[in-house]
Amino acid sequence: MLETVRWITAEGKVLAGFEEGLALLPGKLRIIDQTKLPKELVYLELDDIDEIVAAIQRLSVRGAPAIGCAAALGLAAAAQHVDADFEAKVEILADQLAASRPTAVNLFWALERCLSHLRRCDKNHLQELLREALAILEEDIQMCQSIGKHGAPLIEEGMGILTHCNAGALATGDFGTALSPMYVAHEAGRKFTVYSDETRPLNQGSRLTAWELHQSGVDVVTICDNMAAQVMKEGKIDLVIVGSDRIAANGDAANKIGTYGVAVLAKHHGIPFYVAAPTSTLDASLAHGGLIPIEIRDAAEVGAAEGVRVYNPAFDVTPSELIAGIITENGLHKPPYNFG
Ligand SMILES: CSC[C@H]1O[C@H](OP(=O)(O)O)[C@H](O)[C@@H]1O
Repeated sequence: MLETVRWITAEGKVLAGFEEGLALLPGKLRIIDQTKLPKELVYLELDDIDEIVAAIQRLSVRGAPAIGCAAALGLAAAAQHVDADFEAKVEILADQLAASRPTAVNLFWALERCLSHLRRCDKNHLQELLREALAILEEDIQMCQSIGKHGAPLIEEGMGILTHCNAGALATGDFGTALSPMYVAHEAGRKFTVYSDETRPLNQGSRLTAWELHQSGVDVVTICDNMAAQVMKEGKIDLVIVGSDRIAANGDAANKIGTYGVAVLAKHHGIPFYVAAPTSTLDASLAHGGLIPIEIRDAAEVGAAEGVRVYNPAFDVTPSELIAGIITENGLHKPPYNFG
């Protein structure tokens, strides 16, 4: 996957990062601009909090775990430009980041982890914040690798696997969640085909998932979202694995719009439907998925006739009874789910 590189700052401090993914440079957050993929691989180096917030809002950096990591790293980068009233100003920076998108709980989890760590420190606040932000990134990568190990046994030789949106390396610190078991199975030499839903309206599936998997040599077929039923009916799909942006205590899982429809189709066709996510995506404070805040995005993303109204929810919630298992870094959880 992506190669780890390290930057030595002027003060001799080592900052870890990934040359082609999320990284913390001295005073800057470095990301791939995912709005440009797959045509261009463009890196952005952002040192201003408004730029970082805007990058999250326009999905230059996207995917629940990646949003959490980017928020933590972005907070650390922006904090390096704070000259006085450090703790108060960092809280304000964190509030700005928290307002960027409402559904991925990883964003709020990562920011609160950084702030509560700072509140426990009585000195070296900036260094402690840098250290905590880098720990969040490194742990996310390890969690995704573990998800891959726990999920890979589900993938048998010759399977057709459907996925929706992008829950790959681009959506995390590295390796991905839904795609991580596919990478592990591919590395083990198993042959299978991934059917990647285009995922309207922003096409994360055709632009990002297909690109990632193809780059890694995994056999991938792009389909339009409205073809999922037909490929299932034709017997091409043996398994569905998707990511998630927030999972409630009872296992109801929010994910990219269209996921719920895939789950209903999978149920109808007797195909097992799995969700893969790190525990930083679990929200035990919510009893069920009806309490998950769903982001409504700009009408312009859908494209409609002039003057015609548009409804553009970015996520939907799959009820736990449609989910055969939830794969986290701790293992494969079976229903009934109780993450509370
Ligand atoms: C690994 S979680 C990825 C998750 O996030 C995506 O949403 P967005 O592209 O709007 O950030 C989508 O729901 C993916 O499944």
